This record gives sequence, structure tokens and C-alpha cells, in this order.
Amino acid sequence: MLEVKGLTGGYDNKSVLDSVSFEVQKGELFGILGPNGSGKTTLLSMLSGVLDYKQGSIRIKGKDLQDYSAKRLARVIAVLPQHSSLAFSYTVKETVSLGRYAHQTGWFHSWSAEDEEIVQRVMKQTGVAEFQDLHFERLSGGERQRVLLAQALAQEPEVLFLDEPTNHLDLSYQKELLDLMSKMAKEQELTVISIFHDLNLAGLYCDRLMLLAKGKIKALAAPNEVLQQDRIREVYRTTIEKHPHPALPKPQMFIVPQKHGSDFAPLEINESHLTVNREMIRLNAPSPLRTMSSGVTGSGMGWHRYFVNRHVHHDYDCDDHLAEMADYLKANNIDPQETVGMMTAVYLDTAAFKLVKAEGFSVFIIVTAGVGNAIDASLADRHSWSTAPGTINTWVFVNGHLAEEAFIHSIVTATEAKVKALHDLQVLDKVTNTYATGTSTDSISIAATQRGMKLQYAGTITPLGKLISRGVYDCTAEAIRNSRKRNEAL
Ligand SMILES: Nc1ncnc2c1ncn2[C@@H]1O[C@H](COP(=O)(O)OP(=O)(O)OP(=O)(O)O)[C@@H](O)[C@H]1O
Repeated sequence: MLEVKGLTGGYDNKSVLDSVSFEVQKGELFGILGPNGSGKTTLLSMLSGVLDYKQGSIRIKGKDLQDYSAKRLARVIAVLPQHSSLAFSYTVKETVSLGRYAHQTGWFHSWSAEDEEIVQRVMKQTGVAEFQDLHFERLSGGERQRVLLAQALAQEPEVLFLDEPTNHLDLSYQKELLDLMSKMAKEQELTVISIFHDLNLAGLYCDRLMLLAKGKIKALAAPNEVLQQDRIREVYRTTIEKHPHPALPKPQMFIVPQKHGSDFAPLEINESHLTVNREMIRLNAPSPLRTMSSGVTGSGMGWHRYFVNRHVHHDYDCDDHLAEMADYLKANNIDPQETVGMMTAVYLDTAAFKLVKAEGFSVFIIVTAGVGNAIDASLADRHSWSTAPGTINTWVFVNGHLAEEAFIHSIVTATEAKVKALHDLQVLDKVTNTYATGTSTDSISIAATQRGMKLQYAGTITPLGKLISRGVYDCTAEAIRNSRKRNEAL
């Protein structure tokens, strides 16, 4: 649809673009990225025929851009510029109707039913139909942006150029605009070429991205390829981190703000942050910790300040235990959004905790262990599904900076240590009469201060793994002994 070869040029004596070559296919959603001043708008101005270029060629639908008449070009391309103002005072509908100009042989007298139908349709698509009789200047920045998009769509172009289209739009209209562009690209084969400052939106919606730096193409490929952490850091000269989108196989880039004094202050999570009473074990961290957990609340990866292990009756049964737990936390003035929350039927005074230290970092561990529902994982298929009480809840607080993989290693290492403790205490699966490896409802939380020493790995014989192994083994064994004693005393 569009072929650009060796495009070079700029303004007067200032050269901006240097030998830019690329092609865009029909129906493609193509994103142009680059830092301020990298030449994105200059490129778009050349592609849309507004700005002359020194060298190279631009072909649209196989024909050189310079061979198009202005009116003919307006039937093929439409532009949604970054900043727009209108010279005259028009209503919204009149403004949108201007988009039909390229298709008319005369002016208003040739207004056809088809023109009217198209204008009404694009106003609906962009959500501006309801204020079609208002004057354009009376609209907000976002509303104006949508009216101008409607105007561009009214042109019924084959190629749509957008310069930061989401600039003035609120979250829902950003999504609506890009969903609409994506739909029109897929269903009507509209070719969309758009400048983006928001790398994440570009990564989510575009088929391919072109990254410009100082007027040259730095990268041109699928979003995941272009949005490499190191490349973006270098081109934008800033600290960002790349993570996968939680719901889609798309990259997301996160700005990492500069840290200040208190962010570096050493932090040790230990017994002083812990309170234990009959109802709950609660740990209040002075600042949010990076967590990976299987808690009822705060599950998965996140940042949490409060950790609650709540005692429930052994026949606790609830259709929606997540909502019930959230209500419980709220009733106790604890924000569920900031809390890793677990439940257990064991008496909380049987909990075991311990701070284990190594050179430069430490680990605080807390375990509650009820083993009435102990299971041998290798023979789990002999059990029928039930949520009988008897749970081992393991909390591991790492006073150090964990890499992502170290969270996973920590879970593996803690689980291995737990299994060994169960074995040494001869905890049996009552159904199979073999050694149990855990209970059917065990939960775990790994939380790290993300300050101090960087800890890349936590396998059993790494420095961190050794602390977790020792601490979890000792605490699990002690908690089982405590809970056995408690049951015998009853
Ligand atoms: N009309 C102009 N006359 C002279 N120089 C210009 C003109 N417009 C832009 N430039 C210069 O050309 C260079 C590229 O500008 P351009 O607007 O294409 O960058 P951009 O990548 O779109 O930047 P931004 O992200 O800030 O919108 C800049 O150094 C800019 O100062």
C-alpha cells in the first residue's frame, strides 16, 4: 500500500530524516515511535504530501505521491494531526461533513443521502453524534480530537495517518479509538499509520512498529522485537523495565522513577513487625513488599504491606471465600488490596517463626501447620476432592532484593524443606498410610523488601536457598510439634 525508499529531507537547511525506507501493507496497523525531535511528525508530513523531501520516493498504491492531485490524494489518505484548530466556526456536524469534500463534485448542493449516511455513521463510531449541533470551539480537547477523527473517517480513506491520536483522550476513549482502528484495519483493510508516544498502547495495538532515532530507523519489526528493554533505554535515555502484559502476549514497558534517600534505607522484616492473637497472625511491613503468593487475597505477583493468617473454624465453608475474606479484613481496618490473606483452622499459638541470617541479607519465616488433612502427593488420585481443614501456611520474608526467578526458586526450595520436615516427623497420609508431602490446601507467600543485596537465585544450595531451607524446615517441624501438643492437650 505504501512504499518509502531512501527518504531524506527536513526544513530549509536542517536535515531531519536520513535515508528512511520501509513498506506498509494494506490493512496493517503500523506504529511510528521515537523520542521527541526524532522526526516522526516530519515523516508523517512528507507521507501525507504536506512537506517536500530532498531525496527518495514515496509510493502510495503503486503511484508516486507527487503524481497525485490534491483531491485525488484526499480520496486515498486522511490525516488526523496532533494539533488542530479551525479557521472558521463550524458545528460538529459541519466539521465532520468537511471530510466529504474530496468525494463531491460541487459543494453543499451536491450533498447526497450517502454523504449524510456516512457522516452519521462516523459520528456514531467516534461518539460525537450526540453533540453534532454544538460548535467545535465549545468542545473539550478530547471531544475535538474525536470530531477530527470522525472528519478523517468521513473521507473514507484507504490510508489513515494519525499523529498521537490518543493525546487528549481519556482512558476509555483511548481504548475505543484504538479498538476502532484495529477493527477497521482488520475488517475493512484500512491501513493505519500512527505516531505513538505511549509505547504500551503501540505495543498492544500495532502489527509492526518502527522506532526512529535522530531521523534514522533504529528498529522495524513486531512489537515484542522492537520493544526490547535495552534498546528503549538507550534510545529514550531513561530507565524502563519490560514485562509481559498480564492478559495478552504483548510487551509492556514500565517507567522506573528515580529512587530517593528513604527508598534505600535498610529494612529488616522480623518479629517486631509481627502480632499473634487467637484470631489472626498479622505482619505489618513498614512499606510494601514485592510478593508472590497463593493467598486468598493478594495472590500471584504484587506488592503488599499486610500479611494476615486468619484462624477459621474447622468447618468454615463459604461460597465466596474471597469476598468473605475481604469483608473480614475490612472489618478489621485492613485494606484487602494491600494484603496477602490466608486462612487456617489451626490454633495460632502453635505458629513457629524464626529469623535466619547470612552475610548481607536475612530471611524471616513464619509457619502454621495443621496436618489433619495430610496428603501423599504421589498418591493424590486415591483421594476424593474435599476442602477438609488442616493446612500448612508458609510465609518467607526476604530482607534483600529478589530477582523474578528467585521468587520461583524460593517456592521450590521452601516446599522441598517442608516435605522433608513432614517426612522426619513421620506425618502420614491417613488414606494411603504413606508419608505425606503436604496437605491439600497448603499456601505460601514469598515477600521481599527489594532493598539491599541483589539475590538472583534461591535453589537449595545458594546462599538464599540455604537460609530458606533451614528456616522453613525448622519452623515447619516446630509448628507440627506445637500443633500435635495442642491437640493432645485438648
Ligand atoms: N517547521 C519546522 N521548521 C524547522 N525545524 C523543524 C520544524 N518542525 C520540526 N522541526 C525540527 O525537526 C526535528 C524533528 O521534528 P519532528 O516534529 O519531526 O519530531 P517528532 O519526532 O515528531 O517530535 P515530537 O515527539 O516532539 O513530536 C526537530 O529538531 C524539530 O525542531
